Amino acid sequence: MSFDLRIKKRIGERSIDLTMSDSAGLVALTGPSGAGKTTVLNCIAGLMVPDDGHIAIGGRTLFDRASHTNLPPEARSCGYVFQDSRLFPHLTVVRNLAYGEALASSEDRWIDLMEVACLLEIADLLDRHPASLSGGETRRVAIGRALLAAPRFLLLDEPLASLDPARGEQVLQCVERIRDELGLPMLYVSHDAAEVARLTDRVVELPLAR
Ligand SMILES: Nc1ncnc2c1ncn2[C@@H]1O[C@H](COP(=O)(O)OP(=O)(O)OP(=O)(O)O)[C@@H](O)[C@H]1O
Repeated sequence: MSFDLRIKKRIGERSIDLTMSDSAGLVALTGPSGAGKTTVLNCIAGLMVPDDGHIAIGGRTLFDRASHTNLPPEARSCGYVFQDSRLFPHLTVVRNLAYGEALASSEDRWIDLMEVACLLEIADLLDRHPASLSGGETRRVAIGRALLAAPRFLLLDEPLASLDPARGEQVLQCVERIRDELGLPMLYVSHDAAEVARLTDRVVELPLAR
């Protein structure tokens, strides 16, 4: 699985210009605040359209300006863990997870709900509502929901942001398990050099450009 990206996007005052080609399982995307990291993830997920460039992952073209290719988000097989998790507050954990699972057709599914619950150590939380979860538990449920939608790759936007070290460690261990046990390709956004160094030696820096 490889990331082959060339994304040009003008947003507000900012010009984003990223070119990367990498076949590593986990690639970190770093850079100063406002450089456009979330915008890059949004373009890959199909939530924003680049002004120019191409996005191919695992040899599958998701966007290509030259050939007018622009797959809709639901056709991209992309798991996206948002910075703010975005769990449904009115649904229990198990129903949040089931929501993700229902997005995948039965033939595309490669992991089931209890496997995800064990992998991410959230089996004890299934009957709880998001409001009662800690920050780290919330992130792990959000990762679980993304995995259950049968993605071919995962986008993680600062999954440790605003977690204390102990909660952050739990989430980090889950990411390592996904990397090592599932082998799912990931693009991992983080500001934290130590966190990135622990996860991967493949680091792409997005500069702050006008
Ligand atoms: N809807 C918008 N309209 C105008 N400017 C925007 C909009 N969304 C984002 N921006 C600007 O685009 C730039 C890139 O934002 P983005 O959130 O992608 O950066 P980031 O690198 O993820 O930042 P952070 O590390 O702080 O999360 C920022 O300067 C931001 O203010």
